[in-house]
Amino acid sequence: MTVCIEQSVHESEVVVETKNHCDTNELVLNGDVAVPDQPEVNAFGQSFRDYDVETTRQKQVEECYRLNHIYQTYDYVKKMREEYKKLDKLEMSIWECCELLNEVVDESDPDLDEPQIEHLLQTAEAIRKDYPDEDWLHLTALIHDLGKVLLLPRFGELPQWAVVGDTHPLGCAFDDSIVHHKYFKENPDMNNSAYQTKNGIYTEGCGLENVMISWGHDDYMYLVAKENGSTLPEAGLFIIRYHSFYPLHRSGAYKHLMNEEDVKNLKWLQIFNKYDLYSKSKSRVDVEKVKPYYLSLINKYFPEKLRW
Ligand SMILES: O[C@H]1[C@H](O)[C@@H](O)[C@H](O)[C@@H](O)[C@H]1O
Ligand SMILES: [Fe+2]
Ligand SMILES: [Fe+2]
Repeated sequence: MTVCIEQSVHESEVVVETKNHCDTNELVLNGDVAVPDQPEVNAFGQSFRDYDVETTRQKQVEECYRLNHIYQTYDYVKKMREEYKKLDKLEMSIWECCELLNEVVDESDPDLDEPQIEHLLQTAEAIRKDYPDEDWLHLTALIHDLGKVLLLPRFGELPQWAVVGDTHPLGCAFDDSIVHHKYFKENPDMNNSAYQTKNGIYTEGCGLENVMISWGHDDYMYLVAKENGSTLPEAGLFIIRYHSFYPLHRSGAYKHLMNEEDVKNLKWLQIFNKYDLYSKSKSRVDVEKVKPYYLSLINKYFPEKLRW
């Protein structure tokens, strides 16, 4: 499936068109794109993604990043990918998994302390309002954070630092734009000279799929979707896999590792990110009311039961 986005992202009005050519699904961004209302403050009255402001949550968030930066190494990510690629934990549907997220709260997030299912629905409903015809984008939004089930006992009960928070590459230098960068000092990869340069073990333009990105809910959910044969367009899978990669999609770091396909997909990710971030609020979505719509999308793009 080829996803083709022509036209750069401008933050004003929308026109997005989906064209179907035979069995390929070309997603064409025409003209300017929509952006959601962007509140200036989060549910705690602070600006979004402020990792230094003193709040009751700040200490917990910083501790999560401290551990993440110390323990996520190249070898750790490699091991986790191999382990979770087996998908031998359990079988369930996408919706069953959404319901499980009721039990999950993300300790890395300075902007939200609601159960995760609220966040999924808020993101999906916000993007649906502005992009009514892109049903794949609604579903992508609904499932983008499902990988956080890794925190639950049935999925291995991984610690927060191995599941949530922003992501970054391993095997090359840690960019300064990474949140709480100072904690990399204690990461064992700092002792490997091959990892200390801009390209590290990679070559320019090698494509993100060849890069080890820190392990967490993004890569896990991508793996689940891919291995279970989801028919979501590549742009949807890309959004799921890299939505926490803020150093790239917000700060522009590591762009030299992208290939042409990544460049196209990044445009959709940047649209998606605005909804992921700014739809976080205390207002609730009526789950029962929207459920039939999302069930129909799940049915369209996923098998009934998936291996996790
Ligand atoms: O704290 C948040 C949260 O864990 C999100 O799910 C993740 O995608 C973001 O990158 C991160 O900053
Ligand atoms: Fe996420
Ligand atoms: Fe999210």
